Amino acid sequence: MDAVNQMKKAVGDAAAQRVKSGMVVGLGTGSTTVMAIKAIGERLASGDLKDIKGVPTSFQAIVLSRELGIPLVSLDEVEKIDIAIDGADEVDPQKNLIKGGGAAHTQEKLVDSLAEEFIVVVDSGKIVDKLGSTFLLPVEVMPMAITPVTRALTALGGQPELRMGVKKAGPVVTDQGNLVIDVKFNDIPNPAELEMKINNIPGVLENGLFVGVADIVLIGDVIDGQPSVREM
Ligand SMILES: O=C[C@H](O)[C@H](O)[C@H](O)COP(=O)(O)O
Repeated sequence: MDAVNQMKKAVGDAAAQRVKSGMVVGLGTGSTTVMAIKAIGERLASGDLKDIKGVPTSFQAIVLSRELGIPLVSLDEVEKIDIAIDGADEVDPQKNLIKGGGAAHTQEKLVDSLAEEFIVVVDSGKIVDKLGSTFLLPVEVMPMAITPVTRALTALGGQPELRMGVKKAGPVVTDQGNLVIDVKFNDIPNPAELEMKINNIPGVLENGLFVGVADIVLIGDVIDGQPSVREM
């Protein structure tokens, strides 16, 4: 396993240890969260953890949870979510995030913000001084609104680009059947304000700024060849 995957596994394992029997658990999306979901599955299989229910944030989380035998429920079936575990593409010193590298941020924001405790799992490469410095901001958009939303994002000072598939010909389609515009902002002085302004554009479903949502950030590192986890 390479160093980045060792970091992801270390934080995934650490987050899974915070799940207790009987909890309703928000199950995030992405390669780091996959490590956490696998660790939860292992704890269930060994009998160390019992009676949990997962609320998935994507098709990826549904498929993996089914493979591992993690029982899933919808938001209609639970009173509350005790804990959510999810990755991020950038984390700033205030624990604000950019998410959506896997185009799953709309369901993720819903589930993560409902959780009583939201734990973010990242490798140390995701920590930034300012949001937007390494990652474009994903915005989920209804297909019929692509042109006016692109203009509105440009008017907000961004450089928007429709996300294209890597193996798929044509644009990336989200789990909800929408498209994603990735936006470069040279500066995001006020993430909370930008989050609201973008979500106020008609045709936008959700953007990847998560402001004031994260409670705990677990950061994976490899020091002297040994994986370690610190908490922010
Ligand atoms: O849409 C995807 C999610 O927001 C992911 O949690 C995020 O992109 C981080 O993914 P990874 O752990 O694979 O870097």
